[in-house]
Amino acid sequence: MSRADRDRDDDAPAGTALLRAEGLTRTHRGEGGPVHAVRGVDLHVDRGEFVAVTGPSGAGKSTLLHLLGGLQRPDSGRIWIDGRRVDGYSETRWAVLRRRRVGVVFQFFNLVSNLTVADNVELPALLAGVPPRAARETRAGLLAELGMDGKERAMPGELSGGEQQRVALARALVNHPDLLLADEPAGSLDSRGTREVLRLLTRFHRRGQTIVLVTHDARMASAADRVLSLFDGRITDDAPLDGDGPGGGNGRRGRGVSGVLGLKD
Ligand SMILES: Nc1ncnc2c1ncn2[C@@H]1O[C@H](COP(=O)(O)OP(=O)(O)OP(=O)(O)O)[C@@H](O)[C@H]1O
Repeated sequence: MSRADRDRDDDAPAGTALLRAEGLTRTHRGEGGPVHAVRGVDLHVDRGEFVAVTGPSGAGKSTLLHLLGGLQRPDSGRIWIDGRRVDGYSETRWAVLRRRRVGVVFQFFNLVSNLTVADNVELPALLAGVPPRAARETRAGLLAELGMDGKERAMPGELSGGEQQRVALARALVNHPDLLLADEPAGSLDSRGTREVLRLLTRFHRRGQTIVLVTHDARMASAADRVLSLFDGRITDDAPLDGDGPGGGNGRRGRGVSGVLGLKD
């Protein structure tokens, strides 16, 4: 039996979720003592779904996203991606998974400052063993789509924040990941940059990209199909949206984002 088959046999719950987690906990060792950032979170994200995770500062949103992307380890709990149990993966196996199947974007872009825009985007493809010509073609297509085709030779430091985030998005998508994890991707951008990131996420979602987005921003959350509210490390609400947001949601019946987030219309 191959290693992949063994992983699959590991009592994956029934259902079609692309991402599933059960009983996730994570306690940080803070200077003032332990911080229970994530306390027993269960979640599932179906293939093609766009799920926003929202909640006040310190609720545990980033920690949860880091657990789901293998950037931090849970103290307990289990994670499956496409039916495969991944929470016990080594650093190396998580790195391979992130390169091939799970794209990640952060608030502060994390581009390699001494590589050009083109090289930043191509790098994960080359590391994944994609032939150079195919990597170039995918990079060129993505950057053109993101309105960055004139900037391929630029260095990240020569770009605006919004442009850097578009490059980071292209890098995260270059290997056609099953799942895109985004942690406050517009958190350091102005309102125009925020609208642009939202427009791009919505566009990729409409084409079938599965997305988990951590955001404070009600407008960004309103593009999702479903909003998970996190408070003090626990999910306190899991609400489908009614499709009235700028992204249109998925047309399912549910509350408007204002109701979910407790905002006035
Ligand atoms: N590496 C760490 N060491 C110690 N404590 C941490 C660490 N990372 C996060 N925390 C604490 O864990 C709690 C949850 O943090 P987390 O960043 O996950 O929340 P968040 O909801 O994403 O917050 P924000 O919206 O402000 O980014 C907070 O109390 C935070 O101070």
